[in-house]
Amino acid sequence: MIKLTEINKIYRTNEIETVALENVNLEVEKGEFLSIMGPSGCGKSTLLNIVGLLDAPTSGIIEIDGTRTDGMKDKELAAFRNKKLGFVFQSFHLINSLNVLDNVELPLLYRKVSAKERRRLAEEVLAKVGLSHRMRHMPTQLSGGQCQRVAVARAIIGNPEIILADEPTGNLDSKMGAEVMELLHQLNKEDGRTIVMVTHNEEQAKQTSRTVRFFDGRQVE
Ligand SMILES: Nc1ncnc2c1ncn2[C@@H]1O[C@H](COP(=O)(O)OP(=O)(O)OP(=O)(O)O)[C@@H](O)[C@H]1O
Repeated sequence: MIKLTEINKIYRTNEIETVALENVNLEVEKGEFLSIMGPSGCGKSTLLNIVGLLDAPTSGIIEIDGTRTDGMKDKELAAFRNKKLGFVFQSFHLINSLNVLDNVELPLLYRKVSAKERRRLAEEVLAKVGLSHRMRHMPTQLSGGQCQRVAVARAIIGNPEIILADEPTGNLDSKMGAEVMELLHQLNKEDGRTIVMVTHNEEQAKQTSRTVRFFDGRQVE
């Protein structure tokens, strides 16, 4: 489902060169729930951004669902990302001026989906994350756990096969974090979605199907 071959990422500023990823080879099978762990600064977010096609590697090959992404133009890349991938971030990334329904519908605005169908799908995914009763609320009127569930609904509305989650429970207390994790497991087990999640939480990592660990930009396990 995801194949990374000899990925390197070097950040260059005027004076400093940071090797964020060094010769990373990683394959994620369809239906896997992979967790990525490692100390701060070891390259976890960089890796997730590269898998998510939000950032390009300095060298190496990315294949998603059998398609190589190098050589794709920006527009093509954006369309491919929109179709294949759903994102969940630590800080939710909701738009505070839009209500819950409008936030969830956002990924479909870039596709040719009628307003009526967008609404129907948004209501469906909000029911799935248990937030049917909060559809007209603004993000500022929700708890952190509810915000993250809205973000999960937004991530799945386009029916992506892959969900990328960067410390999805990092800003939540343990109870809300557990709810979000349960939701991710449900999306993995019941819907068969492939999930790649960065986490600092050993307990959460233990519950995933596989953990890879990084240290200083290199995969160590
Ligand atoms: N835009 C950038 N420009 C320069 N260096 C960067 C940039 N982004 C990340 N880095 C560096 O690349 C390395 C890897 O960063 P990354 O954010 O991927 O780490 P991380 O493992 O996700 O850390 P954390 O757990 O703290 O979020 C770090 O040394 C960081 O300082």
